[in-house]
Amino acid sequence: MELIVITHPEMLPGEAGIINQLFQSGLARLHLRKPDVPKEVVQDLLENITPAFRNRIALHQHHELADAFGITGLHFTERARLDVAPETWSALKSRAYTLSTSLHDPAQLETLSHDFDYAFLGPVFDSISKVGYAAKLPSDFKLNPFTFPNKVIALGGMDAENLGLASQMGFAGAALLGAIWQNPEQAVTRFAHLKSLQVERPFVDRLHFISNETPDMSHIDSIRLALEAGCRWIQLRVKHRPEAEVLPIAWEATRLCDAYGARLIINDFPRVALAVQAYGLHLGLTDMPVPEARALVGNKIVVGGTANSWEDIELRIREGADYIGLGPFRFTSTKENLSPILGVEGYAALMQKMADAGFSKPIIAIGGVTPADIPIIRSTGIYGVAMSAALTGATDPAETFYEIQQALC
Ligand SMILES: Cc1ncc(COP(=O)(O)OP(=O)(O)O)c(N)n1
Ligand SMILES: Cc1ncsc1CCOP(=O)(O)O
Ligand SMILES: [Mg+2]
Repeated sequence: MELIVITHPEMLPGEAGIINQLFQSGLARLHLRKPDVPKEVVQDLLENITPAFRNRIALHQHHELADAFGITGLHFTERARLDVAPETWSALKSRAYTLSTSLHDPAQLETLSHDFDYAFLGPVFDSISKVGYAAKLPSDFKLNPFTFPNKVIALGGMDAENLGLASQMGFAGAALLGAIWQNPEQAVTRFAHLKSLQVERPFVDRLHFISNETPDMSHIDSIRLALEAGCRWIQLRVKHRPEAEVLPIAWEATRLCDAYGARLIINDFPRVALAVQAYGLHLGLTDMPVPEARALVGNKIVVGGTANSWEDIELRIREGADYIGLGPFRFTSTKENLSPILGVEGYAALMQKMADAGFSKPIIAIGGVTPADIPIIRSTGIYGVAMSAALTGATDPAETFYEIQQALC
């Protein structure tokens, strides 16, 4: 489903900044709809939108501003469309504008000019922001693809829980308003979350083994121990060594993981993850930002990010991390410079906030986790656990792995 954002009808504080961030997060189309806002104020808003993004805008009012700002999208409300002579559409198309309009009755799609590149149809569901703007289409509605050849976009009450239903109804996209602007401070995070629901989610294991080295165990020894015990998600976490020294260890870890059919995740070093074509890359709060790493490693490599607070979780969701390593659960000597300990209470509070915000993302608990902690950690809604010492220090790692698996399923 294509996601289109319609602006809040009134001017919001810092709106140009939020719009620029929405574009940076991958928004491909913004409908600038400010029915009662004077032209000069809209002009001022446009001046503060990064020029490179302006061609992703469709104007609902003040169409005369389009050319000066390099805007190619013109939207016509139902009333405006009916007031205009039909030959207008082909004239505008010949000037390379992208045209859109709004409809409230699917029957009108049959007579709609094919010069419109897409049409909003709604309200499909009860509006989130407009009181009394109730669903007009039945819940078993199906678009007839032969009535209008171009895209039909669902409008009205569109949010995470009904995007799938709108897609089944035959809509090519969704126009988001209330879902984004109910809380403007959350607009970018909300958009990133809705966008992440559109892409197929990569597999993330519930048990992450974190490699370690001690005077009597190398990283590769620790990885072999974990693989023989049964682990199939291995994170190579080499600290205090330059990239050039990590790369050969990563190659050896790749060969070993391949032999056991396990997925290898590289901690801290995006270029190493790219070189060995690892399954994943894990980045902390002081490592390379997720979007920068994503640009470097491409879309095939899973990218996970660390979080220690609600602000970090929001950042990881905005950045589009595939999973979040949340910790530390308790003190551990495996990692230096630990962030504040979260404990079960910390996890419970953060997972409640996730549920309240409607966010879903695999969250991995890390830091001093033992098999006995798993039931209580999982009871908070946590997806999985990352462990190092609990496996490398186990008397019988295979028995410990079995205990972990039992607790995770
Ligand atoms: C699954 C998982 N979660 C968190 C971390 C910690 O990463 P980071 O904060 O970058 O710390 P270092 O591991 O690099 O010391 C992780 N490695 N894995
Ligand atoms: C990498 C990392 N990040 C937070 S705690 C930690 C170490 C996890 O190892 P252990 O399971 O031995 O505490
Ligand atoms: Mg790191």
